[in-house]
Amino acid sequence: MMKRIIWMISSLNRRIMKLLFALALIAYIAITGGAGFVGSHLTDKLMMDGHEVTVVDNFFTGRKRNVEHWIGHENFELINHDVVEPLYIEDQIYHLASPASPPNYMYNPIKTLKTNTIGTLNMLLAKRVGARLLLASTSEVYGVHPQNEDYWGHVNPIGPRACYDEGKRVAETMCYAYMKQEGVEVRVARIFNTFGSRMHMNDGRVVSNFILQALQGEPLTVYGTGSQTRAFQYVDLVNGLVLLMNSNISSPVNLGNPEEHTILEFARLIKSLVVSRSQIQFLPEAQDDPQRRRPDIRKAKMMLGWEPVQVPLEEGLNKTIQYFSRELEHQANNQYIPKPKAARMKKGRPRHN
Ligand SMILES: O=C(O)[C@H]1O[C@H](OP(=O)(O)OP(=O)(O)OC[C@H]2O[C@@H](n3ccc(=O)[nH]c3=O)[C@H](O)[C@@H]2O)[C@H](O)[C@@H](O)[C@@H]1O
Repeated sequence: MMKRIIWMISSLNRRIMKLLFALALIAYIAITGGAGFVGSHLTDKLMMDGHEVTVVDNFFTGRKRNVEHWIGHENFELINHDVVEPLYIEDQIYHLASPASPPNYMYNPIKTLKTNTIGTLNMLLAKRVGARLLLASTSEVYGVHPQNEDYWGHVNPIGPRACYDEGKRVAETMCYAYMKQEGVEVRVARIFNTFGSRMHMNDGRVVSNFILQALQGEPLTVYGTGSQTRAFQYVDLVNGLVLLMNSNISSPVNLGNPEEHTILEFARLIKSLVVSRSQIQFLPEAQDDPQRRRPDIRKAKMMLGWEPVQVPLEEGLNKTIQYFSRELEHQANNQYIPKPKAARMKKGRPRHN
């Protein structure tokens, strides 16, 4: 009997200890842009890890559909808010809000600039609540090859991409100014080309364009000769964001997949995975299109123990192809079949949607 009582007490203790331990690890987290493509995957991860998550989104490129499965969960909150207006929130802020696809960010360059500048300033006011901020920056801050964190970049301040690349550059500057002057804890992730489910049908980036074109039997639109390169990572990138947020590394860290392909190779790969009879169509080169992009991820590997190995390229593409097939079915049932947005731009002319 006595043994049984001791066993019951110690098992109860273990449970209480577990509960207390779990409670101590729970963070109050805000994700700006949390209903977007990357943001919604990050929301899933943090919700699954048991945190309290507030998604902040103005639904310019984000969609409620991406996070609707969490609505009603006691740890989840969804706020329709534009970061250009202040908001005082939470222990940790993942600041992802910004259009990220070239046709989207060029559609309204002033809004892109405001989101990345005023929006970032507003989130840095987090100093008032002592929150730590992780900025989702971009490989576009580099402009040209090579891309290791020490390279300072070479971008065109008055070109069509400037609203995004300069916007992110100044966002990084703001983070470090607030860190030095006000003691705000900052983390900066320089994210390289990312793809996966929940990209918008009209996203306009190369992966969604090629997959939708291949699925619909339409020509795959290669801008320029297709010899420009990119290195694509699946959206399991979000594990890297969480590791970075919880590390003590305040300097910028590249997160990407170093496996580099030409865009033409990539078009052929998608065509073969979809088993599509689409042709490849060459269109004029986009203005200021970076010609080579491949991340140096030694820092992420060494300091975070992160590398994008969980979902290899072809497996990630197959998952994304399945996602877009379902999206096309969904749209067909809604009597509307969208076409990928014409994302190309003639040299010397602004790209509009
Ligand atoms: O992920 C990154 O590192 C950054 O770069 C991307 O910009 P970009 O690489 O130009 O993205 P895409 O629009 O997907 O273009 C990739 C390449 O494919 C080409 N492309 C794009 C679309 C298309 O239909 N055909 C085509 O050949 C583009 O000209 C470009 O050379 C994203 O816009 C940014 O969100 C991100 O910060």
